[in-house]
Amino acid sequence: MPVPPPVDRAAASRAAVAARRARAEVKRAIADSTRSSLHVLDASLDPTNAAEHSLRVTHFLLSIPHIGTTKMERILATLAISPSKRLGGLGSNQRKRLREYLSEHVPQKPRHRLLVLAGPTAVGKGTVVKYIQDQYPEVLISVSATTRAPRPGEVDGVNYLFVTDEEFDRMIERNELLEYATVHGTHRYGTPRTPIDTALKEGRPVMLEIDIQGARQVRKHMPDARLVFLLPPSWDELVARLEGRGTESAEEQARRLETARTELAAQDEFDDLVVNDQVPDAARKVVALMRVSNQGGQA
Ligand SMILES: Nc1nc2c(ncn2[C@@H]2O[C@H](COP(=O)(O)OP(=O)(O)O)[C@@H](O)[C@H]2O)c(=O)[nH]1
Ligand SMILES: Nc1ncnc2c1ncn2[C@@H]1O[C@H](COP(=O)(O)OP(=O)(O)O)[C@@H](O)[C@H]1O
Repeated sequence: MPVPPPVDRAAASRAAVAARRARAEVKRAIADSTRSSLHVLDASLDPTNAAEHSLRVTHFLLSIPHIGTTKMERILATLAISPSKRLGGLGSNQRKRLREYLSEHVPQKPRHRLLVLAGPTAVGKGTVVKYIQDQYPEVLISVSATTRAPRPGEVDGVNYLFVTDEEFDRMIERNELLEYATVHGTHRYGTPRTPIDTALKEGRPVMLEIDIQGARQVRKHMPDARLVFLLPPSWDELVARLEGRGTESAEEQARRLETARTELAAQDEFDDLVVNDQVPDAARKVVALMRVSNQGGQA
């Protein structure tokens, strides 16, 4: 008879306890409405989100305020979902029906006022952000740390925090960065965490202008953040803006356009697409997504 592999019972029981705790935490978060039920449902698609993925659909529904056993049973019957299902095991149609039900019937917690703006090189991110900074001063624009050298006219602490490689390493070690990435295969860029946490606690809208790798990390750590992708009116216009800016060599332009193709292909991952045709229009659309009133900006 084949010998079964040894079972590490202590480890298995520790894992079971950890999984139970994680599930309890998800349920408590929904009940306290610190996370919306839609976000938990969406997170459950990814098996690495073990707590959400393994949460029973019955426990999930019961965690939502004002849903008791009778209502829960009625919802499951209406949506044709078996009570034994776990969120991660829902079929795509069941998931769709449950999502629609939640959107229509369950009040969702308003999202963080944290907006991530990404988009291909030279689409006009910097220009739109500058416009927002001038016209909508209530929005905190995050100042990133970078290992690249300042360009003429750039001021340390205003455009970027210009740091050495060693300083950047230290920021990572001390967990001071919300996200970081190597961009265009050369320098590292990262978002300092503290100013963002402080502003969000004060109810201030916050905007990050970062690359797509960074946007993905923010989504993972702060699922309530709104991810916005800035699009050029056309590919030719993008090329014209990059050439017109004239800040990169032909070789660097080619490399950036290569990255731009990959980035444009990722636009479906974003919550909203905004075309940067006219800067004030694009800025207004972006700010509206943070539900910020216009204080003196052009409407
Ligand atoms: N992940 C990440 N990307 C950043 C951050 N700050 C800037 N970037 C991105 O780095 C890229 C290069 O920025 P920069 O050197 O200023 O050149 P640009 O192409 O003229 O904007 C842009 O795509 C920015 O969105 C950050 O804190 N994190
Ligand atoms: N809506 C727009 N229409 C025309 N030109 C624009 C527009 N937005 C930005 N630009 C120009 O395009 C170039 C690239 O803009 P920039 O803000 O530096 O892009 P990014 O930060 O995305 O790399 C700049 O020369 C800028 O003046």
